[in-house]
Amino acid sequence: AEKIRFASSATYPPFESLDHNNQIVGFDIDLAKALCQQMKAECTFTNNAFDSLIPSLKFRRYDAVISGMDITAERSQQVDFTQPYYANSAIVIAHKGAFTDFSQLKGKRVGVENGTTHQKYLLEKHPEVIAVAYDSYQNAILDLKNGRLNGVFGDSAVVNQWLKANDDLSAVGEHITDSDYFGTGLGIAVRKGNAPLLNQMNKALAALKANGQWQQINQKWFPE
Ligand SMILES: NC(=[NH2+])NCCC[C@H](N)C(=O)O
Repeated sequence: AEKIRFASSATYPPFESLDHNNQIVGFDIDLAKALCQQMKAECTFTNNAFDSLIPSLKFRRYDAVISGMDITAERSQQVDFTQPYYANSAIVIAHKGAFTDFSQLKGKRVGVENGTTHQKYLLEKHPEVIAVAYDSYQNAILDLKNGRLNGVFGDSAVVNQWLKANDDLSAVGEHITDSDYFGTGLGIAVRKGNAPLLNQMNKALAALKANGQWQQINQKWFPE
């Protein structure tokens, strides 16, 4: 069977994280496994820092990246993306009652993961906010809890899970959907010009949406 090497940054439950046995699990992993089954391919997964995923993909250390990654125009100059497999937006969270609106974050410390659209958005669109870079969102959340940060900025689907698990935290202001950064959806990245793999994946994605498997995986990781 064809072998497809996937890479992911397992710091982002429910999209991807490490379980108690150090196995990489999550929505993206189940989706990739279902895609591989559909494509009759053999898949492997490796865990890498988020900001190294695109450079290492270009370097051929693996064949595809599935990592809760937003499809953006800028990234599309470096890699090719599948059709979106998940719709998304972004939002800041903070301690309950600390802020009611994004504008109040001026001069405040907001945690982001290195290499993410969230980091880029704050640096480019809101230089008045202090963007503090982390190697993982998990460490940013810890620092928010112990008071070293005023907020954390992440994807709404992920942030919602943090809120469910921490009732001392809440969302600040509205969801952000600036389409230069977020809002086009999450996609799987392959090397530029790898049309055979891209087409295969797009076909398999469409098949999983049509046969209900995508919905099942969605229900498993994002129960209502
Ligand atoms: N697996 C992760 N840690 N993913 C972070 C993704 C953050 C954001 N959606 C981006 O594309 O930049």
